[in-house]
Order: sequence, then C-alpha cells, then structure tokens
Amino acid sequence: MSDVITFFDTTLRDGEQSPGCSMDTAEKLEVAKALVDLGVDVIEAGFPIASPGDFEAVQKIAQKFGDQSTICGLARCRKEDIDSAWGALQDAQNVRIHVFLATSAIHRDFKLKMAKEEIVRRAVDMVKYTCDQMASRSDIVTPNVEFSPEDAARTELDFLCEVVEKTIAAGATTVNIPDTVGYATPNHFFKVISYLKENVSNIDQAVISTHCHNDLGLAVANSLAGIEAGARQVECTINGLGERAGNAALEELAMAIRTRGDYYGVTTNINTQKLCSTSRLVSKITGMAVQRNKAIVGQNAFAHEAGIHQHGMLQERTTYEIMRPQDVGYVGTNLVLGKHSGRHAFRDRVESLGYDLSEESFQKAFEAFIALADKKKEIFDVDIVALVDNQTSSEIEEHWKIKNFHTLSGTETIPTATLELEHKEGNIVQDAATGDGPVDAAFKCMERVAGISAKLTDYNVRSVSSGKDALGEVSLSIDIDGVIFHGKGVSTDVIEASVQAYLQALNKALSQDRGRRRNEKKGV
Ligand SMILES: CC(=O)SCCNC(=O)CCNC(=O)[C@H](O)C(C)(C)COP(=O)(O)OP(=O)(O)OC[C@H]1O[C@@H](n2cnc3c(N)ncnc32)[C@H](O)[C@@H]1OP(=O)(O)O
Ligand SMILES: CC(C)C(=O)C(=O)O
Repeated sequence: MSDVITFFDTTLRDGEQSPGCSMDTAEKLEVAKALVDLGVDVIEAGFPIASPGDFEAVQKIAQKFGDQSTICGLARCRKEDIDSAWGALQDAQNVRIHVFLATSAIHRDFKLKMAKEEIVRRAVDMVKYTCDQMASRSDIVTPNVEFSPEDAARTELDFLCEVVEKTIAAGATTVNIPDTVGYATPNHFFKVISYLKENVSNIDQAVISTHCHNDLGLAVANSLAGIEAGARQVECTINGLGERAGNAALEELAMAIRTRGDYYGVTTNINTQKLCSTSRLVSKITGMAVQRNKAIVGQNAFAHEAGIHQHGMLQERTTYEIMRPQDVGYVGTNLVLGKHSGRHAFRDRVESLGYDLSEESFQKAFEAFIALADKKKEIFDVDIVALVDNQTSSEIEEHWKIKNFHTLSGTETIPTATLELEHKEGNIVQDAATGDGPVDAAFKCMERVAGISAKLTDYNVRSVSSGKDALGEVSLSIDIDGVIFHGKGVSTDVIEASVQAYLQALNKALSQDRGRRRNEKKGV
C-alpha cells in the first residue's frame, strides 16, 4: 500500500496574507466548503488572535466542517494566541492547533532577539501548553498539535534537529519544516528533510510536513523533494496564493503526485476533478486572476494551437498531453484555432460543428479561416460557423468577384469607393463612386460595374464574437424590380463585409437574370 500524503491547505491563512486577498467570514466559509469537497485533509482556517473576524471564521468553519476535515488555527508561541486558537476550536471535532516560532539565526537575532536556549524553551513550553489545553477535553486522547520552526530552511541543521526532537517529545504530532522565504532549492530541501530523518531520534513519532514559499518559483519542486525525502504532509494553497510570491500551489502538487505516481509511489485524497472549479472560486473571491498559462488550472493549460501539435493530438492525445483535462475539471477548448493551426484541426472542428463540406468548399473555408486568423487573435466556434455559412452561401454563381476595393471617408472628405471586380469570364472592371458614406459609395460603385440598379431595403451589422478584433457579420436585402435578394458577408472589417454582402445579393439577382440594364456598357 502506498502512503497517502496529507494535504494541508492554508489558502484561508497564508493565502489570505497575499496583499489584497482578505476574505470575510461568509467568503471563507464558501472557500472552506470547496476545500472539503476537494478532499483537503487539513484546512488552516485562520489565525484566531489576529482579529475578531479571523476568530469567528475559524470557529464557524470548525463547527461546520470539523466532521469532514481537520480544521486548524495558527498561534504564535504565546499563551494568549494558543488560548484564542483553542477558544475558536474547542467545541468542534477534528481540530488542530499550529504553533510556530522562528529558529534561524537571522530571525533569532534581529526579530525575536532570543538566544537558542530561549527558543527551545519557549517552543517546548508552548507545545506542552497547547497539548494540555486540548487534552482538557475528555475525548481528545492525543492532541493534534503541529509545530513549525519558522525559517527552518535557513536554520543551522543541528539546531533544527534539537528543536524538532524536543517539540516532538513535548507532544507535537506534526513537525512542519517551512522554507519561509523561498530560499531553498530542491536538492537543498531534500537534504534538510533527509538530515532530520537521520538525526532526530524520535522523528517517527511525528509526521514531517513541508511549507514552501515560491520566491524563486521553486515551491512545488521543493515540496516534491520533501516528499521524496520522507515528508508525508504538504502545506499548500489554491492557485499558489500566499505571502509575497505565494506558497506551493495545491493543484500542481496534487497533479504532480497523481501524474508521477510511478515515481513518487504515494497518493492523495484530493478529488482532482474539482481543481479547476475550486481555483475559479478562489480567484473570484480574492479577485486574484489566474494567469492564462498557469499549470493545471490556467485557461491555456490544455489548449493546443500549433498545427503539428493539433495533428498529433487528433491521432493520439498522449502525444502532447500528460494529463487528461477532465481529470482536473478543465472546461475549455483543447484545440484552439489560430494562425498556427493546420487543416486536420480545422476539419475536425468544422465536422464537430455539424458540417459536411465538399473538398472544394472545405478548401475555400480553410483559406478564409487562415486569412481571418492573420487578423484575429482567437477564433471562436461562432466565427467558424459564420465563415462556413458565408462560404456555403457564396456557392451561388459568382458573376462578379471582388478583386480589391478602397474606400475613403472623413469629416472633410466626400465618401468615395474605388472597386476592382472580376467577371466570371475573366475580364476585370474598375470603377469609382461617391455616396453618403463609404458603404453607400461602395454599393453604388458595385451597381455601376455590374450594370444593375438596386434599392437597399434592409441592412444589419452584428458582432459575431467578442473583442475589438471580433468578426462583423453584415446581412442585407436589396430590391430589384420588386424582387428581394438577400446577401451576407463576414469580415473583421465591416466595410468589407458590407461589400461581400451586397455583391452576393447582386450575384443572386444576376443568376435570375434580373436588372441587367447596362451590362453592354461594360462589354459583358
Ligand atoms: C511566516 C508567517 O507567515 S507567520 C504568520 C504571519 N501572519 C501574520 O502576521 C498575520 C496576522 N498578524 C497579526 O494580526 C498581528 O501581527 C498579530 C495580532 C499576530 C500581532 O500583532 P502585534 O501585537 O501588534 O505585533 P506585531 O505584529 O507588530 O509584532 C509581532 C510580535 O510578535 C512577536 N512574534 C513573532 N513571531 C512570534 C512567535 N512565533 N512567537 C511569539 N512571538 C512572536 C514579535 O517578536 C513581536 O513581538 P513584540 O510585539 O513583543 O515586539
Ligand atoms: C507559520 C509558518 C508555517 C509560515 O507561514 C512560514 O514559515 O512561512
């Protein structure tokens, strides 16, 4: 049987220490519920002495969720802190008190101004005091007490061993080894945990835990190195929130352990399918956006845009994916269509949207897609539907085709359009016209070239997708000799879409032999 790693989530305590991420009690209860559903083993709900609000949140979370997860409160090595933590937790089931005291020379000398002996004495006394408080409840046989030598990663190893050994002897059931300032590297952290395992005589009486900060971007790597060395609890936060650059990200640790179970030989109780929804909830509540390329829960975490990758994915997903998106509850598009995409991915999407195109139509749609992708950052399904629909409806006989057009408009300018149209028999005609605006000028110009006089009866522009590079779809109707013809055009440029739509309607009219009045003039 492989060991199960205890997941200790501190989103509500260390995570809340991220500037701007404070949560009120109602928000903390919502996050706590999500953490319970996620399968987190221990929830550090707050630092009760810090404020009445924190006290209340820890108390309410413990009362509400203490039967489903272990709820923990933080305390300095001070009686008033421990009393406060116990005050918040004492009426709930499955509770833990987490006491901490810094041990590194920098913290001893400059912050606490305490000698090594005082540190040991205070840590031992306060662990014992905590155990005594908790044991006052008749059903608590072994008080659940965690001790953290703050800044352990920068503490002299022999002194760290002494503190850890004595606090375990005083009753700590978990010893947490914080890399408080994110100074460690994986090999270094592996050595610290290994050293404790080899040199602390009673180490087997407590669970070794990691608490890694991300100042060098190594929090997850260091936590994994800790697991390799024998740690069996990891402290982490959703989305890697936390003081400064944050803590080890829970979602990354959970998926690293799951994906590389072959290597670590351990498991977790995390219901990984809830990772993305929990991440979204925490992001919404704290207002801290998740970067798009964030591992596991970022919008791009399972998105493939490059044609070669998409082709590989369509043959066999594992060519470019080490995890299944559904295993983390990812909702999004895997194959993102953009300028780097190829025919395979485009065909796959077009087919999944329900189209069965002839080879010729597919080719034309693909060319239109590539042209659009050059102008637009992201192509959505609605864009493809508009493109293909436009393509299919333009399978009407093209008497005239746009070669190029140019419009001019402005406050001091007479709106003018210059067009070059190609007739189906090959001759090219150029003309120009003025109008009320560039669209009207272009319509008049097309009528002159095609030799048709039409009346615009309806004209609509709508945005197909969102963003400033969204596709505009123009649909219009023209009346020629009492018969109505419809046209549709799609482009990121609404004037171009208008020209396409108008010409489509004119072509339909010409197919019915309507309105040919002046074709002779153009030699057609
Ligand atoms: C590494 C970590 O993340 S530890 C957790 C950090 N989180 C927080 O600090 C958030 C909540 N903190 C708070 O609300 C406040 O800092 C409080 C309520 C805890 C204390 O507030 P204050 O009494 O005003 O003290 P202040 O924060 O200015 O200074 C910290 C005091 O705690 C002492 N202290 C720091 N760590 C410890 C410790 N582990 N055990 C005992 N005393 C400690 C400091 O020496 C200093 O003592 P002093 O007031 O006698 O000089
Ligand atoms: C309280 C301790 C565990 C802490 O947050 C740290 O050292 O970073």
